[in-house]
Amino acid sequence: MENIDSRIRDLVLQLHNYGALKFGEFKMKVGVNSPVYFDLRVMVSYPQLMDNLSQLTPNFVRSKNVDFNRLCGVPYTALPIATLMCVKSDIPMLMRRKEAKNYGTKKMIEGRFDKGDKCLIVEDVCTSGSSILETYEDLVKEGLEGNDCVIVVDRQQGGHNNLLKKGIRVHALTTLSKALEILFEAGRIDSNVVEKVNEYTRANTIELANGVIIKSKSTNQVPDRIITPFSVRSQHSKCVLAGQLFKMIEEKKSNLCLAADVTSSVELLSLAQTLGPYIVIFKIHADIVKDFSQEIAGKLRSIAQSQQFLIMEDRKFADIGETVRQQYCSYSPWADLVTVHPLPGDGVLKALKTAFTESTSEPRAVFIVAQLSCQNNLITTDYTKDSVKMAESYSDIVAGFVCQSSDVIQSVGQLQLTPGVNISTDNDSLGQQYSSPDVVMGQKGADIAVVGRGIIKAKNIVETAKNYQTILWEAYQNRINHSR
Ligand SMILES: O=c1ccn([C@@H]2O[C@H](COP(=O)(O)O)[C@@H](O)[C@H]2O)c(=O)[nH]1
Repeated sequence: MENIDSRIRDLVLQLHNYGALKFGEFKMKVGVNSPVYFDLRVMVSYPQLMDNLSQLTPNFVRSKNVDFNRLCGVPYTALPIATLMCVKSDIPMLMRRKEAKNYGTKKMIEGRFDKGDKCLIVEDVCTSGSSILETYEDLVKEGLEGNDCVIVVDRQQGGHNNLLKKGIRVHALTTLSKALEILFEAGRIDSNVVEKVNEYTRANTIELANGVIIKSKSTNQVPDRIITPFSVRSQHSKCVLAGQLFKMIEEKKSNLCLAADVTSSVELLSLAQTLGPYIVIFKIHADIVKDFSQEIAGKLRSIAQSQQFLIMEDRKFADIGETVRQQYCSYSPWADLVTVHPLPGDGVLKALKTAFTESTSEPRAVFIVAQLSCQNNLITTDYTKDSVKMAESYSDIVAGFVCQSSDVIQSVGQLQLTPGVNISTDNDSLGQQYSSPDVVMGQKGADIAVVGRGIIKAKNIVETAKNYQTILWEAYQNRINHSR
């Protein structure tokens, strides 16, 4: 897969080199002016590119375990791609006519096939999915199955969902957001272009109803944060530690925060040492560790440094400013991150900002508890909204929010930390409510998921932590690629 990934990366760079993928202001058939334009028709003039594509595509489709014995390109741009795939991979091709002949067989699908043959549809760019759907319908009329299609670029404007509703699985070599990420990392485009394109696709999602194009309104509500890659988001962080966290998540491919809720320092240090490679935040409640001391905090910091994670003291400060300032300075200065309830008002943020400067020269930050995961908690929608508003003047120390839904945080530069995560979604007997990693990353919009007992009570904590890391990362990747 790594080889396929790096070949897809090369393909995106080639498409950009040859002007098949352009950024600027373009008049579109559907929707308003677009800041991005795909013209994959130019590919036919670049033999090397065609050669790459026709080798890469069958390998990519095989890696997705797609079962097919015929190929059919959507006319016209995908025809030469399908033709080369047919020759290179020795899979028979079929040809779909744009209009039926008014003499002879009147067939829409040319070539040899039997009823029930499985035909892979090949397309260059998918926007609404309507051309793929037309091809699918013609294949089905002839008794073929056409439930899989491979596309070079998914513009993520609703085509994927429109096709899925008709039972067609879409396998995209790259999505627009993945292409943006590759080009951004290669220094070809800047973060403004990434944001402009994301904004455009978000606002111009297309829904098909009985083959007719209608605009979707609901997708306008998806915040930018949800679909913007971490590499771009880190550039928008006003808080140093938030920026570091974004980079760490990408480097470690981990969205996992371990809630190390144990009662002895031996267990605490052992968890940090053993699970350090799979996490980005090690979250503790120092007050439940019976023998916790500043010396243990020092040991924890050196493990954190060598294993590259941040330490969070989940203290949930909630007093008047002066008390919080003293609490932090005398007990928590070793923690990179602390949690705070916004209940006392902005004095608590002012106090922590002062305490950070008084106690250390290293970067420190807070996560504000804007929502809770437990049943019957008293937090209201207005409380959550007001917490976010209150934090605006403290964006240099607010790394993000502890919350449960994707609409709380608007700023791309801040992170959503979501607790209440467990593969087994049975709630505990004291009010904790769990959701699965997929739901937390996909629907709830978490950037980092907090897992405690799901890991620390497992028989094999290393395998379990690795498993959570993989599932969360995949769910995050899916969100980035398909949430529009
Ligand atoms: O709303 C909240 C805020 C914080 N937490 C903390 O997260 C962990 C969850 O542990 P599990 O064992 O995975 O239930 C724990 O430290 C809580 O204090 C939360 O659960 N909900």
